[in-house]
Amino acid sequence: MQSHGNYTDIQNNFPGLPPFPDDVPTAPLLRLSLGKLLAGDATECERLFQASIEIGFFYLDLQDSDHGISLLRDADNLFTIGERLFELNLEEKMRYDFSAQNSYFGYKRPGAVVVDKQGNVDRNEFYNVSKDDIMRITDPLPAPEVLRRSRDQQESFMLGSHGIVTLVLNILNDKLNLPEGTFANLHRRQAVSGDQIRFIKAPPQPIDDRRTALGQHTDFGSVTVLFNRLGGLQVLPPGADAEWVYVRPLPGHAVINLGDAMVKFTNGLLRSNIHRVAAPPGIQGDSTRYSLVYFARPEDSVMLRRLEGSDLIPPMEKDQVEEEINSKDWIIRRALGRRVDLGKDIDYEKSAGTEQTSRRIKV
Ligand SMILES: O=C(O)CCC(=O)C(=O)O
Ligand SMILES: [Fe+2]
Repeated sequence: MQSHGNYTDIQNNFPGLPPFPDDVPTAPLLRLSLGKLLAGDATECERLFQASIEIGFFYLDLQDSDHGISLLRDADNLFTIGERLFELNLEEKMRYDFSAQNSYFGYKRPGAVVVDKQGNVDRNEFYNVSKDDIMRITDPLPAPEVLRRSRDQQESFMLGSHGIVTLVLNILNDKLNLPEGTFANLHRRQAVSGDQIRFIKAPPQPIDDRRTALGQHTDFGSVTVLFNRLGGLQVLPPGADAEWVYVRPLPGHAVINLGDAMVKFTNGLLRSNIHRVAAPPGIQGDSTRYSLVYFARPEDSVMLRRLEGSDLIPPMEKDQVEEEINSKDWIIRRALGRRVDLGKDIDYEKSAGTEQTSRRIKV
């Protein structure tokens, strides 16, 4: 099929980047409209709820509201800042690796994380910037000049993203018949949490040795707002014989997905999908992949357990015992448990999240 230059291509590809191929399997994610969700459109809210139960991933069209358009502009700015950030030499970037101090903020070099049980390591670098640092809730961490200079842009992106997160949480809160504000009160913007921006860079891989750049995982927190331009993100649909499929990046859209906390709060009703980043498909594989994420997580002291107050959240099984763990400890265990550079033995399973629930395979 000759599809170059047609209307769909203009809509579906990013100017200046090689197109996403038409011949790879993709996830049929719902495209929701931010404008409709903000207006409280009942059908759109129901679609959000269904997507959160079935897949835990959806596209959010940001082009039909002022909030969305300004977030797209902020994301564009941060893509440029991300490129500048990773141009710094490795020695300088390593000054901002705070993992030895038990912090998941700051820089992670390529190859610092085990991506599978066999001990293969990742092929991307990233930099996590704390929301509390940028919002002046906690003391600033040391940061390179390119980040110190752009705090206002980061703050604007964080405010816009946090607004999306709160909207998603409020819709789910309502659909679950939870007392008003239950989720929002566990994610107050001014409270100390693991909320962060993540800048990511993955260089092109050798053509004869393309591997997973970021290992399979479920996100640790509540709601993730993700901006992709090149393909590579893949999700594993539910079920025993499921196969990995790509998430096609769409201009003007964010990809929204739910994390472990939402699974724990709802005892598995909402889904946190397993995903990973492979080399970008087709001719995109020769380009450097940048991506940008906002992770929202429950406030540090929030216990990750089933919430009371909803008639829709399934009860615990008779002998099911919930682990006592708060949001902060959960994130540290998950974020640092697979680091090869912390001088500790890696127990791959111990730093797992809700992957098993996510598979939806009855044993
Ligand atoms: O870069 C991406 O598309 C996804 C990144 C991701 O899943 C993560 O950082 O948790
Ligand atoms: Fe992720």
